[in-house]
Parts: sequence; structure tokens; C-alpha cells
Amino acid sequence: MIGYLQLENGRTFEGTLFGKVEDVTGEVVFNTGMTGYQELMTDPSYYGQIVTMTYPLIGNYGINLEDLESDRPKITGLIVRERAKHPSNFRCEMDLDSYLKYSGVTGLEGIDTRALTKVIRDHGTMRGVITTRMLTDTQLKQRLDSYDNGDAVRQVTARESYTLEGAGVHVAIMDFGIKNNILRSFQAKGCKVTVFPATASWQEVLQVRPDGIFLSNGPGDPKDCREILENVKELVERKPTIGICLGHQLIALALGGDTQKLAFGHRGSNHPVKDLGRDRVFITSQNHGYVVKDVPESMEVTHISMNDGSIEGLRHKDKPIFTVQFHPEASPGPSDSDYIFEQFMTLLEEVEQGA
Ligand SMILES: NC(=O)CC[C@H](N)C(=O)O
Repeated sequence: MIGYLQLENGRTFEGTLFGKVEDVTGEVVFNTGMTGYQELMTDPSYYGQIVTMTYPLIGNYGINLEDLESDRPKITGLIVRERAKHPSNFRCEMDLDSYLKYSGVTGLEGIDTRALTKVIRDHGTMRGVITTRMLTDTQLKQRLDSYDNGDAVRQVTARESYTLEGAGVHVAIMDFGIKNNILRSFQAKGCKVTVFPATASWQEVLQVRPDGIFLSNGPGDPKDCREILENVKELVERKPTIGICLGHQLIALALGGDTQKLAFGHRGSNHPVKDLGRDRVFITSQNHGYVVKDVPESMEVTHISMNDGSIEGLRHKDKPIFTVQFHPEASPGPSDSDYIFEQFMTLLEEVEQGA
């Protein structure tokens, strides 16, 4: 069945629908990874977004149910140049189309994704609809105006707190839309983790007497997380804390810094980031549309993007707090920056010994 992508700026692309055939509205973003489509579709940070893959053939190794980053896809729509109809991989359990149908996500194939990516790169990320019939300008405007992703974190956070046992240090995790591989990364280091919904108060979190706090990745604009910010302010004062992506942005805001929206974001598996302390460049996995613009006075920059010079990591000058904008847990992407988890473990040990 024929389907259309209609963008906020009036550009229209025609293709063929797959997955669940339904009209959807979202923010249209592009991801440059050649692989990793199932991880990114299920990464809760993409909640409310229509993702276009720049790599032209998607679905060729199918879907397996082990590499999902959350219980189900969190994207609103998926746009590809060509959908692989005959996946081949020893771990493949179903094809992309069946998975999207099963989980109720709309796909659009046969799109000139290079042209679409150029539009987003030149004009910035914008809203769009995938639709079964062309909308008039007024209808399109109405649909786009009804799009609101302001409560994205609430939609994807855990409903209740839970604990995963481990013999090592105890990390309290604030789940703003956490990826499974972050939990796996902490477990691989032997940690016990207690995961809290984003709505948990700082008192509830401290009640489990954690050794450290982890602020997760998550969808949307960090400035929409007003109540969470109040909790973050209290937590960072009291415990060693690490923040990743949305967690990084929230710490910056909580300590008096500022964030802004990037023109078209960083989404892909090969973003070079310089660790200024180590004087080394790491290839990182990224997925963000916002960035820290003004660094809080109490913090300093530890990492920068080699692509656009934007801030990729911060450290507190006196307190045991540090943050990164990229994804050290990878999935998808290279695991070069797993050392960030090690660094947090070392920090917790140092605090423990100093206490
Ligand atoms: N992966 C993330 O945590 C993304 C953070 C935030 N939602 C952004 O787009 O910048």
C-alpha cells in the first residue's frame, strides 16, 4: 500500500507502507548506523520519533529477541530505502515487517533516504507524518500541532522500582527510559542495582542506601523534566553520581548550566569523541537531539565531539560527579567507551576509601 511522508516544511516523499499500516506523527530524525536497527528501535530515547536509516538496506539480519533494548519498539515510525525481505542470520527469529506488525509500529520503505537526510541536515530536525493518503496543508498543520512529546519520560519509565542482585557495589538507577545494556553493563561489573521510576523522590532513592547514583538516558527535552530536576539537585549533593545522555543534560541543568537543541542531532554508531584527559579519541554510539550549551561553574568539560566540537562529557570540580553525552553501553555500536563504567566503579571505591 502506498504511503507518504509529509514534512513540516511541505516536502513530501512517496513510498510503500509496511509494519502496522496507520497514520502516525512524530519528530523526523536520521540515524547513520549501518546496523543496530533493532537496538535503536527499542531504545526508549527515541520515543515519539520517526527514524530514517541512512544505510540503504535495513532488516537483512532480521530480528532476534535477545538484543532488544527494552520490552518493545519505542519509535513511532521507521523509514528505510529498502527493507530486506529475506533476512539471513543464525540468530534471526522474525523479519522486520513481522516485528513491526506484531508491535504496532508503522514503516515506510522505498524512500530516497539520502534526499530526506539532506533535507533534515539543511533545515534541521522537523515534525512529520506518515500517512496513507496525502493531507491538505490545513490537515497537516492540525496533525503536527497536536504532536506533543512533553511527557515522554513518564511514558517510558519503569512503573515500579525493582532490584537486580549482585555481590558488588549498590547503584541506584533513575530510569528515565533506560536501555537494557546499561543494566547488563552494571551487572557485568558485579553491581547490585535498584531501578527507580523517574517519579521517585530523592528520599525514596536514598532509603535503599546506595553507594552511588546513575541517571539514565531518556527521551525528549531535558527542560521538560522540571520535577525530576528538583530530585537530581538533591541527589547529586549527597551521593557519587554518573549521568548518561539525558542524565548528563539533567545534571548540567540542575547545577546551573543550560542546554539547547541541536540542528539535526547526533544519532549513529561512529561518532568520534575526544577524551581530553586521556588525549585519545574514542568511537562512540550516540542518540541525542539536545546538548549542554553552558557548563555549570562548578563543572569542567572532559569530552568533546570531533564532528562539531560540542560538549560530550563533564566532571564536577570538587564532588564525585561525572557525566557523558554519548552511550558507553553501546548497543548498537562499538564498546570502546565501556571504560566509563570502570571509571564510575573506581570513583565509588575512592569515595568509600576516603570515607
Ligand atoms: N539518549 C538520550 O538520553 C537522549 C537525551 C535527550 N532526549 C536528547 O535527545 O538529547
